Amino acid sequence: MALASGVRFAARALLRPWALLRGTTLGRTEPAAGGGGDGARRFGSQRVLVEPDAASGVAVMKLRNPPVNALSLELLTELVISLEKLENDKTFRGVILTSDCPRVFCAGLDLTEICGRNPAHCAEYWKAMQELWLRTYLSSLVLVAAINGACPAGGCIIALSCDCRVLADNPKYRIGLNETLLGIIAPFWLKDTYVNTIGHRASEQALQLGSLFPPAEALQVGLVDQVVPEDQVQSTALSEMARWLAVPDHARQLTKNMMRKATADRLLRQRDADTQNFVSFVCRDSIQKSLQAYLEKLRQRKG
Ligand SMILES: CC/C=C\C/C=C\CCCC/C=C/C(=O)SCCNC(=O)CCNC(=O)[C@H](O)C(C)(C)COP(=O)(O)OP(=O)(O)OC[C@H]1O[C@@H](n2cnc3c(N)ncnc32)[C@H](O)[C@@H]1OP(=O)(O)O
Repeated sequence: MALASGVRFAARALLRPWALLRGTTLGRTEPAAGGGGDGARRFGSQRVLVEPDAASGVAVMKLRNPPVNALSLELLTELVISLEKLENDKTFRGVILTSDCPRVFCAGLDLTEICGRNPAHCAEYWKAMQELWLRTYLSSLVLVAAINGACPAGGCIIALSCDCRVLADNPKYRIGLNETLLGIIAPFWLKDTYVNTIGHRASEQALQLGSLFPPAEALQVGLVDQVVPEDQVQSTALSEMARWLAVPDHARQLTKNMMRKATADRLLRQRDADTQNFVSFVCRDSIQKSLQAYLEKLRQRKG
């Protein structure tokens, strides 16, 4: 009951983002720990913590949906709203995206959103996923992913839609698109993003095998731009950000758009068909069974 009303609330907010601003902490600012002036005030929502630094024009956005930052409908909605809020505030030129959950950047799709759910819910969920990708992939802001944990599937989608990726050097923090191992298929726009990042042959191999790359291999294949000791992820992300912000915004933004628009337009042209494909695919009995089995395996793995 509570979950259903939460979902309805999030869905309403996706259509009318400002609806979420009422009655939640989103849009409310509070002093950051140890902070004083305006530049050190933070805002956010239940699942996304934003630490803005007005002086540098950079905000740190932390995913906070424990235990593993699975992309629930609520998290997707709150991410879109937080990003939109920063984009509309001309003070900000860059965002560092990171995790507030230990050892996991983002576990990808929240499988409970597509297991045992009706087609209408799966459609609503998938539209929210498309929206987040479109928003991040085409964002006018510089987005740097500070990947401080495991980054499979949907987590990798978020990282790939950023302009630059810094990964913590921990063999447990693997990154990649492992969909095939769950018996599901990456949609074409995700495949395109992979190809745009690591090239056709490497994508062909990695997608079919469902490869999750440990840091050194992720660096070698070009999936991430830097691998650094865990305690240097944040500072390296800030240095990367400075490098990107040294370029005049208009020139960088137009160039980004030139590089990415065709890929995004492909989804924009067939958004409804992509949603229908997704729904009819995940609602098949056989796919539901394999997703259930995968979730069960994850649950049993514990302890
Ligand atoms: C025609 C084609 C049309 C359409 C195509 C169809 C589909 C499109 C696919 C779209 C692309 C995206 C796909 C995805 O993102 S699928 C999700 C893939 N994710 C994973 O495989 C990651 C699974 N999780 C893990 O490997 C580990 O949890 C992780 C992240 C390494 C962390 O490990 P650890 O810290 O040890 O934590 P636990 O494993 O113990 O997990 C804690 C707790 O969280 C639950 N959980 C984990 N991941 C998910 C998840 N993705 N969704 C929901 N729940 C998750 C886990 O079960 C535990 O729960 P518990 O109740 O036991 O506490």
